[in-house]
Amino acid sequence: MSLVVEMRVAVEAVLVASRLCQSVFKTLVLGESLAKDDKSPVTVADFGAQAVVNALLLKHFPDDPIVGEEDSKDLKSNTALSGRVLGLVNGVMESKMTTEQMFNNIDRGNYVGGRTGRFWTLDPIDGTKGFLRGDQYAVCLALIVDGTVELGVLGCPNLPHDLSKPDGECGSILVATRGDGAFQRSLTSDIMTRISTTRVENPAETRLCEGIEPLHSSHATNGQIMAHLLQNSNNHSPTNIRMDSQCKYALVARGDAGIYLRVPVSSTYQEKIWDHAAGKLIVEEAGGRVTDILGRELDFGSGRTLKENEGILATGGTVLYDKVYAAVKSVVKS
Ligand SMILES: Nc1ncnc2c1ncn2[C@@H]1O[C@H](COP(=O)(O)O)[C@@H](OP(=O)(O)O)[C@H]1O
Ligand SMILES: [Mg+2]
Ligand SMILES: [Mg+2]
Ligand SMILES: [Mg+2]
Repeated sequence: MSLVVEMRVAVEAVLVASRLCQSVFKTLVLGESLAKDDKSPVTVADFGAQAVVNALLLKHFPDDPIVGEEDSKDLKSNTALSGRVLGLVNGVMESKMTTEQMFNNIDRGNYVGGRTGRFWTLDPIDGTKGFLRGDQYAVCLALIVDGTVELGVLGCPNLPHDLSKPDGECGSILVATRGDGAFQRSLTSDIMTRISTTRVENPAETRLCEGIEPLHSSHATNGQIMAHLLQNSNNHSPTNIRMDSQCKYALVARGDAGIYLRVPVSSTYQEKIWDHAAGKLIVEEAGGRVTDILGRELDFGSGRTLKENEGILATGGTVLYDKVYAAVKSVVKS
């Protein structure tokens, strides 16, 4: 399946949304974020980024439905905030929209997903908590066809090009289409470079990355899994990288980390498809393997959530995967 046009449009949409997020962060004032029903934060940038990506997808692919994280419900009842979002959106879009069109664009993300047909899934800002802190976040867009992720784009505006130089140049876009490998470019140049996961097979020679939020995944279990993996190793275990958002998948895809573990804390939370679709394809196309912590393939055809799966296990290469999976199995009694 040729997805050349889809890739070009998706990269452009993620770039425009990333620029919007960057401009918001410079000017974000107190009161420009809301708490959603589940108490998680959403900012003017989340709404704005969803409006611009959905508008660009509508323009180029009017028949494609979208599974997006946000909806306009809370924005509609807050005139000051919706005015601010409209200003941001029209600041980056060539064709300007009205408030009503902006609400409609945001709400085009209300598709239910499913096993058949083609649809996009969008997380306008993944890691909103990281975004608010000035840390890592990602604009995440993927195309799913008959339950399979065919195209993934991650915009990581704050991700250092070189992780060992955190104060150096930042901002990467990672892209993959299924079967064609994974690539990255900077936010400012369209030169794409191929990326690949680590070739290291010994867990002691690589690093684990995990989320920052302790309620999203268990740091303690990760500690036990790593201790199990390193029990016969003389090497010092390198420090874990804690980071918000799908930037963790970017780290595995680029070989900065060998392992990403997301062991659930809550037995009722269902992972969302927009939190994993792009990252999973990019890691696999870079040479890695991504499943849930029970070793099952991620099922992107079961609706808006990964309800058939539990947690995430992503590694570079299959030898490393087998070792980490065996450790997970002996530590995690499901
Ligand atoms: N109880 C929970 N368990 C796992 N993930 C959760 C969670 N509550 C929220 N999340 C998801 O965790 C994502 C951030 O991931 P991470 O912790 O790796 O940075 C959030 O994305 P948003 O920031 O887009 O809302 C949200 O969808
Ligand atoms: Mg959110
Ligand atoms: Mg998210
Ligand atoms: Mg989000």
